[in-house]
Order: sequence, then structure tokens, then C-alpha cells
Amino acid sequence: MAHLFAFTPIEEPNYVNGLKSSKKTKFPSTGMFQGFNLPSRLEGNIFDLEVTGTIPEDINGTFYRVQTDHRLPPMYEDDIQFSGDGAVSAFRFENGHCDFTHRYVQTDRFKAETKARKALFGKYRNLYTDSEMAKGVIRTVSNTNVLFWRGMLLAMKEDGPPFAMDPATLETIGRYDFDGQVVSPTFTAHPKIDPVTGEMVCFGYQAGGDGHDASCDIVVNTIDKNGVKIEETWYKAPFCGMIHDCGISENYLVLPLTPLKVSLERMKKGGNHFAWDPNEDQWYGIVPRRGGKPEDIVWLRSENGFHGHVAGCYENEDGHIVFDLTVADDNVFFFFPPDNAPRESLQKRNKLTSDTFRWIFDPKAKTKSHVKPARLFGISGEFSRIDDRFCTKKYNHFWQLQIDPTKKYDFEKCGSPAGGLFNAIGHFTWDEGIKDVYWAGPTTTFQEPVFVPRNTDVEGDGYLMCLLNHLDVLRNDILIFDALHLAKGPLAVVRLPFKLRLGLHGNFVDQRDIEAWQELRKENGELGPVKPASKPLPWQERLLNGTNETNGATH
Ligand SMILES: C=Cc1ccc(O)c(OC)c1
Ligand SMILES: [Fe+2]
Repeated sequence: MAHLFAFTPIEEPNYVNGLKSSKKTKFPSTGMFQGFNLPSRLEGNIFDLEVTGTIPEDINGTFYRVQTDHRLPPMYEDDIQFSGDGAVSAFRFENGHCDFTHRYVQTDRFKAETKARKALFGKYRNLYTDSEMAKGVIRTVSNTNVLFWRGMLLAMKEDGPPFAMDPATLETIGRYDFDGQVVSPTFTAHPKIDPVTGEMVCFGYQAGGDGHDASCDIVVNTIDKNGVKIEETWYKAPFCGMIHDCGISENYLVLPLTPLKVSLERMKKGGNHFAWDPNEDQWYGIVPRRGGKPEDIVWLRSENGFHGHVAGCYENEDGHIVFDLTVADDNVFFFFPPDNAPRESLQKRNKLTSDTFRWIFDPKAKTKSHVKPARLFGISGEFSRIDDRFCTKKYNHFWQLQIDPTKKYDFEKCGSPAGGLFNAIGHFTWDEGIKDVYWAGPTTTFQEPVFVPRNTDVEGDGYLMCLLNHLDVLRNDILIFDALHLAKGPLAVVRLPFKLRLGLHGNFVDQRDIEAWQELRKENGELGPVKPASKPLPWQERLLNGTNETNGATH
């Protein structure tokens, strides 16, 4: 009997010259959209996930994380993961059980594309490649981080404003502008919350004009614990490049500026938003957290490198800033090659070393001075996390995904490791070095962990949680470790009956915080429900009034 495949009809081409040509809902056949990278596109709930081992009974709260997940086939065949719609998972832990909820962030872009039933937005952060129907619509897909703030979950991507979601249901409330106080076109995916003051320190880069014009404007905001904006200062960067993460100490904010450069000219020609510049330094902008003026920014620089994520940041006895982050020795974003160079290979990316650097910055140094790292840890990895209660403070412990090419990896069963060879998870201390590392076998990689504190104030006393990717059978688990004893293996493995997708960042929120805020946010509660933005952003208004400016800051 003829096999069913024999009846597959002949299809019209899906993409012609790299552009979506057919109306069919069909994804590109590139590696970015197949295997573990196949969009999951799922929304829903599972009550009481299957568990092996024992989930500690004292874990009571929710682990939120976000993944990029193209809901519709992209306009460009060679589109990248970072353009995928944000989809948020919530793992609610209580009494040794775990319930699962998963929803897309309903951004303005998501709604416009739903209506059209097709992609309307073109290349990553290049509005010159969009369809006419996308004009004036906020492009962000809110796919990089989810953070609990004053009773809402903020889904964020650095190219646009945050969107607020309901922490219990993951329903999207709408674009959030902090009650009209923050209306810059861009907003970081890595705001920092000061555990001492309860303040949120946040920033936007390429924050002039419509946020897509290669401006060198940086805005820094502080919102106090009552939701009131108490600081806003605008600074200038030496060039328009990526500032992905940041660090805060008691008195300073440090902004790592990576030599991935934006060019308006290149975007107008339909090219990439970013291009790696192998001849540019890595820069660090230091600004005071209180009373900053535009001229106060101090830029320090060192040899070319690619910033990963920040572990900790604090001031030492000399009033200098200790700033720890991973820095790779070459371009991690192989899909943003230098100008006039072809797309770099995954193989090359997989050969990078990404050590953890400790810098000690003098905030009074002369701007544009060159600096050298104070210490290199001698490991290779990314996605460092600390006990967040120690944000701004001297800390010792960090956890990080490790890239260990000496461990066996089953290429035959798994292909090239989707998202990078993060094949182990490690616990490290600055005082004692490598504590322990856990490897889960040749067919698995890890996603970013979160630290879950126990009910003590001892640094590192708690659990570590993360998703594990089974690259052979296309499935995920959630692993829960004793944070100080990773090598013993997980205390519990929570089994998802399918695969999600590669996630970016997440955070754990204690149930007591969720409930206290639910009370305040009730219809007739002290604060009332979260109010989404009620007015278009200034650049949208200018577009509507025909007074749009194409470059430079307008604020
Ligand atoms: C990991 C960094 C990173 C930087 C920029 C992005 O747009 C992004 O989207 C998911 C991720
Ligand atoms: Fe990040």
C-alpha cells in the first residue's frame, strides 16, 4: 500500500528570494524553525504536572519565564529567534505540586498580526522592512524577560515598552507606561530592583525619536516602591550599540555597551539592525543613581568583547564598583556579522569562550579611560544568577550555565545544540572558586536558572530551578536542585509532556507577594487594578500628526 507521504500534494513555494510568498501557514525549513526550534505555538494549562523525586514543600510561589515563539510564519525566511513572539510560562508550586499555565504576550504587534492572520513585521528591529499595515504599530514582541512589579508581571524586550500581564492567569493587561510616567520608545528587558529600597532602576538605549533611528540617547529612570518616578536623566552613548543588561550598586548604575552597532543607513537598505564591529572596544557607562545630570556619565573601555549577563554589582571599601559579568571573546550573535561580511556560522559561535570577568571601576575615573579586568574566573558559560536579595550588596555565590565541550554530546541524536551547548549547570563562589557542576547527559542542555530562597537570610540557602531541554526526544523537564549541592542531582524533576522552546529569562515570585498585591489590586482594593497605558507613545502621536522626526532625541 502506498505510504501516506505519497499523497502529499505538490506545494507552491513557501518563500521566494527569502520572502514569504505563499499564504499558507507554514514555517521556513531552516534550522531556526525546525527540530527543537520548531515553534511551539501553544497556550493552555496543565493541572498537576507529573513529578519524579520530591518537590520541597516549602516552595510556595511561581516560576515565570519567557520564550520566543513565532506564532505565525515570519515574513523573511532567514528570520531569527529573537523576532519570535513572547510566550510566558508560569509554574505554580504549592505543597509539593506544580501547575502549569502558558500564554502569549498580547502585544500591539500580536493583535495586528492576528487580525491579518499573517506576519506584518519584517526583519529584527528594522521597520523599513515592514508591511504598510504595520506603520505606527509598536513593534516589540516582549520576548526577553518577565519581572514581577507591584502586582503585575512585566514582559519586556529592549526595543519597545513593557507589557503588563496578570500574574495569576497570564492574561495581557496591555502596554504599561507606569501611569503615564515612562513614555520612552525603548525600555530595557533587565530592570533591576533594589532589595533595600524597593526601587526599580531601568533604562532605555536608542531611546530618541521612535526608538528605531540609531540615536545615541540613553534614558535612565528610577521608580520608587510606591510606583512614583523619582529620577529621569538622559545621557549620550559614544555610538548606538546594544546595552542589554545592567548592574546596580547602592549609588551607581553600570551600563555595558557592546560593540554591536546600529546603522540607520543599513536599515534603510533593508539590512540588519546590528552589525558586529570587531575593531571596537567594549564600553561601560557609569552613572549616579541619584541626581544624575547628562554630563555625569563616565565611560570606561576595554578591548573588544561581547557582553553576556551580569552576575553581581556592588561598591567596595574604596568606593569603587565591583562589576561581574560574562564576556565572550567574539561575536555571540552570529546572525549580525560585521558590515560587508556574510552571516557567520553556528560552528564558529559554538567555539567561543565566555569567561566571567570581575571589573573594579573607579566611578571618578576620567571618561574614555581604558581599563583592565581585575579577575577572570576561568570558566566558560552564560546566564549567571545570584541570590537576588544580594543585588547591590557584596555577594559570594553565583550559578551559571556552563559550556563544557569535553563532555560527550550526542550529535547524531540531537544535531547542533539548539541555542548553544549549555550542557552543564554550575555553582561558583568568588572566595572558593568552582563549587560543583552538574551534567545531565549527552542529549540535554539547560535553560537559565532562577534562585529560590528558603525562609532564612543566608546567602545561597535555597533552591535552583531551571528547564532542561531533551534535544533527542524534543521535551522539557523542570529541575529543582538544592542550590548549594548541584552535583547531588535534582531533588525533583517536573515533567512536561511536550517541548516548549528555548527560553530567555525568568524569575521566581513568592506566593505571599502575589497574594498581598492581589489584595491591593482588587476592583475596590487600596490601589485598584493595574491601569494600562491610555495614550499612544509620543512618537506615535507625532506620526499621527505628521510631525515625526527621523533622527535625534525628542523628549
Ligand atoms: C540575549 C540577549 C538578547 C538581546 C536582544 C534581544 O532582542 C533578545 O531577544 C530575545 C535577546
Ligand atoms: Fe538578557
